[in-house]
Amino acid sequence: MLNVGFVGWRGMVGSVLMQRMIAEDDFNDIEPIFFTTSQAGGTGPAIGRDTPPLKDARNLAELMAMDIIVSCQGGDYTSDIFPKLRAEGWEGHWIDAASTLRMEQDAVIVLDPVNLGVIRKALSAGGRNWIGGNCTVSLMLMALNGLFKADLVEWATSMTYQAASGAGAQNMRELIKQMGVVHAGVATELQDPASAILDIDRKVADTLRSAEYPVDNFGVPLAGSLIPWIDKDLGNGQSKEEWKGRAETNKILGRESNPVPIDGLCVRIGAMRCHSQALTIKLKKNVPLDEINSMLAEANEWSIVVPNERAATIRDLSPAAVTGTLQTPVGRLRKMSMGDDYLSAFTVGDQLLWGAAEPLRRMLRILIEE
Ligand SMILES: NC(=O)C1=CN([C@@H]2O[C@H](COP(=O)(O)OP(=O)(O)OC[C@H]3O[C@@H](n4cnc5c(N)ncnc54)[C@H](OP(=O)(O)O)[C@@H]3O)[C@@H](O)[C@H]2O)C=CC1
Ligand SMILES: N[C@@H](CC(=O)OP(=O)(O)O)C(=O)O
Repeated sequence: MLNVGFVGWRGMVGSVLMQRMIAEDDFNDIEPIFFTTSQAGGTGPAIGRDTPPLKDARNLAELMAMDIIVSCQGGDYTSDIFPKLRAEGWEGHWIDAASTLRMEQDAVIVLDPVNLGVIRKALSAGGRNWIGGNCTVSLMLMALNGLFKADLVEWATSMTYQAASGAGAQNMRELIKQMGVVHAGVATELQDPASAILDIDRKVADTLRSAEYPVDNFGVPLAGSLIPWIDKDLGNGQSKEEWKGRAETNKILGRESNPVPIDGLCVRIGAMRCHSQALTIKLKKNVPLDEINSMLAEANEWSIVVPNERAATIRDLSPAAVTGTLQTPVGRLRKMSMGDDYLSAFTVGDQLLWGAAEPLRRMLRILIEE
């Protein structure tokens, strides 16, 4: 059995990966070895069998004994350790959640329901670096897989509604704290049905703007507000998250030489772990809506089509409905008033599952089954 080293398994993404691997019995097919940057000698995760004490994730010799390393530890760890391992001659497979290596020539961004062909081609060419994509990009491609498969997308814009989890575990906690502070500030008035809503609103606004509002992680209010900027400022008016839309999509699809233009605005909202996005898609030709619905629904088992009706949409196409599941539903499908080749769509997906852990888990399976 292959020796598989796991780094970053107790973080948020790593924990979701562990949950999925246990659920799919993946540990039965590997020899798992767990590493840590802070607790060497400690105990690994409960995976239903004994595992050796935690190894030091900075010990190159221990890492080099692995056939495969899966890292959910973060970009700093990857930047530090990965080049050293390769420089020492390690030839194992490196599977990583961090963005550090994504755009490297010898790395494949893995999302196998969408780009198994790209993965297989790289494998036969000796590829060894397999990187999970940006969550927003992966979730968009899972949902719109059918349109890309049929090569129907001339260009697309995506307006996102991204969850707190994308910013990290501390940010999720801060979102809930903010909600609590907002509620606490008006709890008495809320209990009185006769209290004036504009008084409540004014108090809430005062709370959001007060120096006591907890913003250590986001820097500004999220609960009761939103943040229309995600990731770094590229200095050209675009955020790095927005830049990834085009760059990563085309790399995943293996069409860097003939890229589909994709751009949009990325916005953080007060959802916990589901990213949503509203898309305007310019089709290459006018395809009837029923055919589009079938293409999307049949593209993969997770891209459920939600009928473009009010009741179904508000019930099934929301973070509350999708969180914790592997579904990437797509709905609000209609031809827009600009013309029959303009399609609107709205999609939701769990950013820790298909947005982070699941593509890595499935890449590991592909390597195990090679
Ligand atoms: N958050 C996200 O939505 C996404 C994240 N990614 C990438 O995945 C990587 C990891 O992200 P994420 O999982 O959010 O990182 P976390 O901060 O949750 O975990 C990273 C590491 O922090 C250490 N750590 C320190 N204190 C704790 C604690 N109290 N609980 C758990 N771990 C702790 C652990 O390392 P140790 O055991 O060695 O101390 C852990 O592996 C990043 O590169 C990120 O870019 C990719 C896609 C989405
Ligand atoms: N930037 C994403 C989360 C993330 O980790 O993205 P990336 O893996 O591309 O750095 C978000 O904030 O929602």
